[in-house]
Amino acid sequence: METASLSGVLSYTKLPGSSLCNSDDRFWSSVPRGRRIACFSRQSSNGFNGFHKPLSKALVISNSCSKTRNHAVLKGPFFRDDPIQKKILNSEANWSVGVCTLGENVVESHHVHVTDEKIGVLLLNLGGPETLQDVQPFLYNLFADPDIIRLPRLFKFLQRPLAKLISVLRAPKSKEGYAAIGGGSPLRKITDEQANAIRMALEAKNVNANVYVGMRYWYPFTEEAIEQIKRDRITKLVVLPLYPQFSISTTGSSVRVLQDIFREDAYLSRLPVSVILSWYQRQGYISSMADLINEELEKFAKPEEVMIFFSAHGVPLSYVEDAGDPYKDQMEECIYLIMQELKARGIANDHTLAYQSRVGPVQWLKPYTDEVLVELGQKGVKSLLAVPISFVSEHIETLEEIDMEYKHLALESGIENWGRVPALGCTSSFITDLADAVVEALPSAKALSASREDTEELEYDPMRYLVKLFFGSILAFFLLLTPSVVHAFRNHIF
Ligand SMILES: C=CC1=C(C)c2cc3[nH]c(cc4nc(cc5[nH]c(cc1n2)c(C)c5CCC(=O)O)C(CCC(=O)O)=C4C)c(C)c3C=C
Ligand SMILES: [Fe+2]
Repeated sequence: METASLSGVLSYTKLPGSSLCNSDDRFWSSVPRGRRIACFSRQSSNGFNGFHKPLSKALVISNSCSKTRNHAVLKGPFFRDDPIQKKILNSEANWSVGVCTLGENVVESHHVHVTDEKIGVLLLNLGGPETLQDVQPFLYNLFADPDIIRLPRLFKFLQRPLAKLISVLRAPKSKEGYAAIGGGSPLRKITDEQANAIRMALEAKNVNANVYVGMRYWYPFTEEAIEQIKRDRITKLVVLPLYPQFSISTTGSSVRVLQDIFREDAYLSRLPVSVILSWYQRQGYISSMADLINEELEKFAKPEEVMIFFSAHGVPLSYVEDAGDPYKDQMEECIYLIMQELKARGIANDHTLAYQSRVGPVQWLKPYTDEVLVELGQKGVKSLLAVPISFVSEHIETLEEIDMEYKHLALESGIENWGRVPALGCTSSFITDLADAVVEALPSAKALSASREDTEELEYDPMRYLVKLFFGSILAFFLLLTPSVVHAFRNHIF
């Protein structure tokens, strides 16, 4: 018979007066971890007490007992084609499962091997609106994120009304951008392709894994991916944010959401997880970037005269200066490493770094991309290769902001030859490197957070919340409708 290495959690409730063999508390507490047992299901029998068709043998990973409910975590092998076993594994219901120890001769079978892992890889990304109708609600989700608009504690209650106002103000400008790139963000499609490519790269390394996509601000939301991970009974998870460099506003925000979800859930809070917080220093990523830059340089008539212009997504200056966001340092180191790699290949072009896509009435990381482009044109730079550096798929800020707005500005400013490095997407050396990163992260997986059961209940007073929301909305309304603030959110540049 074909065998499969599945894992499952079998729960059973002890029925009063049941005569299930060895299914009492004493039995469970005496079963040592690592002991092989045989499982029987009462549901597979014809009569109430007339079990027992053996379903499989399993390894006891852990068990716990209480007066009313016993719980054992058992691991495969299970027979893949057996519908009853599948049902047990997929079922949330309590099954009456009797167990008894059996002699080695019954338990052992040479063609069955035990692997005790079902690996999951969760790719985290930003998400983007798929249609123009999605733009405003997408922006609402983005601005409602306390890691995107960081309000002082006292003003936290303003987060949602502010998000509503800013998203409505910003939507027309954003819609123009998405309309210019075909009516929606390509992020979901590209991230799905990357997920599939990583799954196949892992398979080529003999690692069978399910790869999930969890977006922060649009579908498929991280919460949906986590639900699927639970349904699939994943036993070890690697979390891989698709941002090479760490920022509080990107990886930080996504990981915070994960921690919140995991804390609420008994299964997730115990799931071994490894989170890769940044990976810009990986040689595979650096050399893949260098390959792409090299290829694009070759397209210029005089490659050695081209200015390599790294354009990173900006963050407000306060993130770096007040909140200690390592984003700027990591970005600079990343660019240093790429330039070193190019140098090692005999490419010694001039290069520069600037930050794009600022929004709102605060100072962002400088220098700003638009200002530097104008300066370079004025200084007489004639050939320029733009390199988007903070993201690994094409999106609105590469396809619209760089390819349209910045290209236009550069050509207007005196730059004659313009090129742009494509995002890494599914470049095979890059995907292989991400798969390596996953494999390397597996051994360090450990439980992410304590379960909410173990922590105190948070206080929640709905009346207080509503009062705050009401007065907050009024305050936000007056604050936001000052002309300069409105202008700042409506446009990238103000
Ligand atoms: C590393 C990448 C990114 C950082 C850092 C980042 C910070 C950040 N972004 C905003 C505001 C907006 N971002 C928007 C879109 C957007 N942002 C990133 C990446 C980073 N953001 C991407 C890849 C995208 C595009 C998604 C897509 O649809 O393809 C938008 C919406 C578009 C627009 O209106 O310009 C906003 C708004 C802030 C405020 C911020 C840091 C605090
Ligand atoms: Fe952004």
